[in-house]
Formats: sequence, structure tokens, C-alpha cells
Amino acid sequence: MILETHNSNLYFDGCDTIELAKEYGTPLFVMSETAIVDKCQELKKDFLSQYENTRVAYAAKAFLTTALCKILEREGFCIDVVSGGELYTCISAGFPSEKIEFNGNNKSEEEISMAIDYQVGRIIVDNPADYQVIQRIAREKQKKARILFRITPEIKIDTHAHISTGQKDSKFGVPLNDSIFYPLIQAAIESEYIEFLGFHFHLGSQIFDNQPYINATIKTLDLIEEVRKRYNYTIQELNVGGGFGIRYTEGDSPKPYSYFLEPVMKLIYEFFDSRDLKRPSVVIEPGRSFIGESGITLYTIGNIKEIPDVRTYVSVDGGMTDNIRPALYDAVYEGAIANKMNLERHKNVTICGKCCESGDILIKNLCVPNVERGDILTVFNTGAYCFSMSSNYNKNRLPAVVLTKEGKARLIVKRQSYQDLIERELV
Ligand SMILES: Cc1ncc(COP(=O)(O)O)c(C=O)c1O
Ligand SMILES: N[C@@H](CCCC[NH3+])C(=O)O
Repeated sequence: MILETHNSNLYFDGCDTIELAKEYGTPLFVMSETAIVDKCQELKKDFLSQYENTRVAYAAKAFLTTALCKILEREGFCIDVVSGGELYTCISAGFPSEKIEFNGNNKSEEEISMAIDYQVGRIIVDNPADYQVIQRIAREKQKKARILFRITPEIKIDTHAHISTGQKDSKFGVPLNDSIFYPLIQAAIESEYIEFLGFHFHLGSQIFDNQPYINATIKTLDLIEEVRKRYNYTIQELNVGGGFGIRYTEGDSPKPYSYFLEPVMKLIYEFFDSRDLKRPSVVIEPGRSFIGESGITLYTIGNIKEIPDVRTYVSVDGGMTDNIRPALYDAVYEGAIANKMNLERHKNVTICGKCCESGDILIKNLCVPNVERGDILTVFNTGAYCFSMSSNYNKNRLPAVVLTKEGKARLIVKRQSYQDLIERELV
């Protein structure tokens, strides 16, 4: 059990969260190595060991640190990066470059050069212009770039519009218009500097239904068939992205990876087997589902303001600077007063941050026991897209991150200092 209560204190992965808050300060991200490794096991059981020639490329945008790179390397996973910064982090951590896959709708020339120089395993080409630059830089360097084309599968999903990517009107992916798509494929097949391996799609994030994956796979297999007919060329790899939903609140009912991937793999194998073709490699890119439930955030409660007959605002020492998701997507989180776990919860309050924004609300309605200044609030399941999207707004310092493992904790990211905040500034 990753969450337990002892003497009214919340324990996370065997560590007393109140002690963690004292030792490392707040706001504090606490990530459980135990939970991360369990997730690796789950992916191995449900996917990697079920099917040959499969890979998991963890979507680094959800959360990335050097320490995580080390865990992923040890577990044999790949990493999907989307920027020079993510790429640099992985390379600096000694992560094998051939296990890195580079996504992104507007990779800069510098980033593409880095990717080609480091010889990353895959570059996912996002659009025709991206292709032109990648092939030109590969030619200039006299190297061959191993690519997949990210397609826009034209599939709508049931999630927040801001995190939906597979619909036709999307900034991501190659449009499937014949006049755009096929010339691109032909160019890639013919280019000396490109090894065209296959297709990629990513539908969006926090998805609970497998039907969009099934529909997108069918659509991609149709394209594969058409490419075979037109160019006598069979792709070797298919990347079906990430997007698998997690549990933030009672209302979310996440499904196992197998629920999404079994029907997808069945379709792919049927297609290739029935044509007597070599089965392709299949890659997935989970971000949120890999890391989201492995992290919590700890805050110290400060001012409490009651507005009679309206609401009670309970302020914490962080906010939208360490979790922008409620403000950006109306994301809902659960939380608890970590030093009062045994007390009866009887009052609904609004948890707000310390930033100068009315939208800086972390939890709109949290039922708490008698809450006081100095109490420690924990917000659950903040492992994904909180630390990675954190900001210095109002010149707040970025929080520290600790990694726990069965009762032991170590600092993996230092809290920013005030000096850090002005380090890059010139007079
Ligand atoms: C290309 C790509 N792959 C993977 C992911 C990871 O998605 P998620 O964190 O929902 O699994 C994203 C983000 O949505 C993405 O854009
Ligand atoms: N940042 C988003 C997900 C975007 C996924 C990347 N395409 C979130 O917090 O839910």
C-alpha cells in the first residue's frame, strides 16, 4: 500500500509525509519509486511480455528528472521527448540515445540537429514542413534519420478540448488529405537520408474508452494498405501514442492497459498475418498513466478566510505555479489534511494558492476536519503535468522533489533559491 495512516499522519510509500514536509519544506513534490517500478511491472505484464517487438516510450513531458531517467533505463524503457531540453536531460543522465524518440510539431533546427547528432532512435515527423527540415539537416550531416510520420487520425475523443489532439482541426500530425499525405510518403520512401519506418498517432489525454484507439488503428491500417498498393512499401512500426486515463477522483474509472491494447494488437496482427507480412514493432507513449498516480504534493496551510454564507478559503504556500491543471483544464483533485487523517471531515472549503490570480484555486470543494494554519495539505495524484508545467509566476520558487522508496526518501530536485530566480538576469 502506497498510502497509509499512522498516528493520524499520512504515510506515503512508507514515509511520514509530515516529516518530509519538515525536512524538505513545502510545497514539495513526493514521487514514489515503488509505485513507478510497479507501473513498469504492470506495463511489462500487460503489454511488453504479451507481444514480441513492443516498446514503451515514456512521455517525458509528464514529468522528467535525471533520477527518473535512471529508473527508466534500468527497467529497459524508452523515452519520448519533445524538446531540446528534454533530450538534453536524458542524454546528460546517460540514457541511451537509441532509446529516445523525438516528437513535436515545431522542432527547431537546433533541436533536429541535436537529435540527429545524438542519433536518437526515432524522429516522429509531425507535418510536411517538419519533414523538409529533418531531411535537409540529415542530408547536410550525411546521416540517415529514422522516422515515423505522425498522422492526424481525425478521431474525436471525450476529454477536455485542450488535451484532445487527434481531431482533424489539430496542430498535431500530417493531415490525411491525399494531396498532402501521399507526396510526403513518396518523398520519404525515395530519400537517401530518411529511413521511413511507419506511422504514429496520439489521440489526446485522459481517455477511458478504447473505441477511439480501435478506430484510429483501423484508419492507420487502411493507410498502410494504401501505401502498400501505391508504393509496394510495407511499414515496420506503429506507434499508438499515450492518453490512457487515470483516477483523479471517485468519478474516474481507469482501465488496465490491456483493455486498450488487446483490441489494437489484435487488429494489427490480423492485418499483417492475413497478408503474410512481418508483424511490425508496436510502441506506446504513456505519460500520465505511467507517472500520475506515483506522486503527491505537500503544502503548508497559511491564511484561512471565512466569508460568512459564501465560502471558506484555505490558502496554501503553492498553487497554480506548481499545479496549473485546475486553472487550465478545470482539473479536479482530491486532497487531505495529512496531519489530521483520523479526524472527522465535516466542513467544505476551497483550497487556493498564493498567486495573484482569482483562478488560482487548487480544489474547489474539499471536505476537511478542523483546519488550522500550519497544517499540511496533501493533494493526491499530482505526479503528471504538475512539476513539469510548474512556473515562476510571481517569482515563486519551483518546489523541490523527493523520491521515496519503502520508507526512505532522497532529494532528486533541489528547491529553487531566490538567487536562482535572478541568476540569468542582466542589468
Ligand atoms: C505525442 C504524445 N505522446 C504521448 C503523450 C502522453 O499522453 P498521456 O500523458 O496522456 O499518456 C502526449 C501528450 O498528450 C503526446 O502528445
Ligand atoms: N498537460 C496536459 C496534457 C497534455 C498532454 C500532451 N499532449 C495535462 O496536464 O493534462
